[in-house]
Amino acid sequence: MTQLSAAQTGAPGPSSGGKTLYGGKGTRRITVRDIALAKERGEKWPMLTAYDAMTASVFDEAGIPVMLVGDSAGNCHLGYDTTVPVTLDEMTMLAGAVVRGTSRALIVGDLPFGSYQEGPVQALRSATRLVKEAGVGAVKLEGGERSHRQIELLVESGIPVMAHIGLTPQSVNAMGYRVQGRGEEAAQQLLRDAKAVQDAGAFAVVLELVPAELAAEVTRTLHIPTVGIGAGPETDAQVLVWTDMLGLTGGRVPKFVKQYANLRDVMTGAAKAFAEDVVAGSFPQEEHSVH
Ligand SMILES: Nc1nc(=O)c2c([nH]1)NC[C@@H]1CN(c3ccc(C(=O)N[C@@H](CCC(=O)O)C(=O)O)cc3)CN21
Ligand SMILES: CC(C)C(=O)C(=O)O
Ligand SMILES: [Mg+2]
Repeated sequence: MTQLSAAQTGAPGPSSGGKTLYGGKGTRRITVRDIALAKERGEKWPMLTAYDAMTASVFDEAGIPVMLVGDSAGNCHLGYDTTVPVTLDEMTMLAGAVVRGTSRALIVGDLPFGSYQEGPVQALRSATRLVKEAGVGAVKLEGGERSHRQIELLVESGIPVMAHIGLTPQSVNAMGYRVQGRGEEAAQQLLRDAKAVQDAGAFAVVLELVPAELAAEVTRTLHIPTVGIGAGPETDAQVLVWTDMLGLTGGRVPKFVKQYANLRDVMTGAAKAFAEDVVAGSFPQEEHSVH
């Protein structure tokens, strides 16, 4: 028999000592402190989005240490065109499902558009709902310098915050979906945004659609981990939208996506096979019947 790799057996890798975020043997839920220690060790880690309990339980069993209940649920789960229409009620319901479907991953809940832009007090009220009603371990919000006061109050209040700079999709109507940080001035702004969220107390920061060299510089400069999406190979962590990564998203996916499966083809084939069996009268068979 061929040797199973550590990833296949679920055993920790040789250098993990049971302490690494991915492949560690811990059974308790991962905390933001574990995330900070991973940066000290120079360890890279994966993050995936999740919007429902069953999918989240699969990723939890696969050892994904951090899951984001992203407002990408807007286009990937709820049928909107963008993340802009997503409400805090919707995010609270989806985040609760993901928390209930998992036992080990740190669950981060996205604050949707309009739930924190009014100011720090609104941000605290919204984040408190995600923590109390859904049970998330941390929240994420978009914006660097412009959101630093929100981040400060949440952190002061005991809610860990993941920041999100570069392309911030909730501002699609103002900025479009374009690469951010190109050119000297934009690069300096991105560095200022990164430092602002670190100084405000964020435990990690998402860098979305920024040049790889700039993301590498931010990663070297900050003491908190960077989580890249379309930000090159040098960030401390990588995040992808799960429906993109598994080939379920219909239509065009962003250039930074790697598809590790084609669930759309698998599901289409299965749905057609079921339909053909029913039409032909070959399902159900005796073994599927009760008497
Ligand atoms: N399915 C899905 N995947 C995501 O990664 C994602 C969402 N939805 N929704 C929320 C945001 C929006 N994101 C997006 C949306 C579009 C592009 C896009 O069109 N990118 C172009 C490059 C644009 C340029 O070069 O300036 C691309 O071809 O990748 C990128 C990220 C990332 N997030
Ligand atoms: C793409 C990630 C970072 C996100 O914010 C989301 O999924 O909503
Ligand atoms: Mg988001």
